[in-house]
Amino acid sequence: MDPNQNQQTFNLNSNSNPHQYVFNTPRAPYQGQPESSLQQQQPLPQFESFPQPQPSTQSSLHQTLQSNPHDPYKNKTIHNLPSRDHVRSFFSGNFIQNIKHLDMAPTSAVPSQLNFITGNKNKLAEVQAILEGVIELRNQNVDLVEIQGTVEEVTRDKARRAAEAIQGPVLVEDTCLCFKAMNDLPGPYIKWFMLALGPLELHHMLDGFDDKSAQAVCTFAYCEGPGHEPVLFQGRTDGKLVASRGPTVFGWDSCFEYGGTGQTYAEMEKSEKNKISHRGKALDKLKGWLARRVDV
Ligand SMILES: O=P(O)(O)OP(=O)(O)OP(=O)(O)OC[C@H]1O[C@@H](n2cnc3c(O)ncnc32)[C@H](O)[C@@H]1O
Ligand SMILES: [Mg+2]
Repeated sequence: MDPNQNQQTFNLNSNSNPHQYVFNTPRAPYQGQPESSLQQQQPLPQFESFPQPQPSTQSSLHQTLQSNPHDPYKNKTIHNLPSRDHVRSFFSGNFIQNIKHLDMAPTSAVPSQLNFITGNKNKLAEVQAILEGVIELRNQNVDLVEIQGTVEEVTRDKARRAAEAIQGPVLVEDTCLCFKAMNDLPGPYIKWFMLALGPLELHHMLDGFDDKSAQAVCTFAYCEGPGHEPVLFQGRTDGKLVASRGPTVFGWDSCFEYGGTGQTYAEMEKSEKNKISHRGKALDKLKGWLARRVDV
């Protein structure tokens, strides 16, 4: 057997679950890769925007489905490859019930009307404009708790909470603004700096630094429903933090000077911003993925 692939196949031939499952146990958790331990056979490509897993030198096989100790999903964590007894009990009479306690990769078609969960009207308008003709978006403003962590962790968690809240498929997005001089902070916490400082004062955050370079990062997550593993799509655009120029309608648009044109996002036409923006790039990846999956 391939030393990097630890795989067992199980056939379930009951009427309620006539699928074959592959039990994958990657050698170590890795960022941006599927964390589910159960996938239906012929798994779909899941993390189109992230690198492929690197084989780990770690000898013990383990898999982390969720690592935040304060998270309601913490019980889904498998730290080590289960013992023989553990496996036997897992696949005993409670097998179907046990499956429900693991995050599963998306397996169904994406509905042609998709719930985009956001409370940000400007975000919504951009996403609707970029996805026009690709998929119909419905918006629900659900007040979602946002955890602390990397943007991938924050977005994944947001998607799981949103899917739980509406009990169905969801699209969510989280936006970061990262300052190189601050080792990528404030990142996912930019919202709180925006609320405290506003677009006219934000640039003062880098007053003590020569390096004003910044990166806008947008991460979308699609989650098929409660208990399913979110799929991520990420886009990044380089620029600089500058004193506000242009309309202060949308977040830090007037403080982010796009490297390509020297204009702030706020000085650009919306359609021009969408072509080069962090959000536009992430949605290009999502569009490619949806093209093969939307339920028409
Ligand atoms: O309900 P959600 O989707 O979470 O909406 P939000 O406004 O809370 O958004 P985030 O959590 O992603 O926080 C990102 C912050 O960055 C701002 N922002 C997001 N996208 C932006 C963009 O393209 N240009 C400028 N500011 C943006 C946004 O207004 C927030 O202050
Ligand atoms: Mg938010």
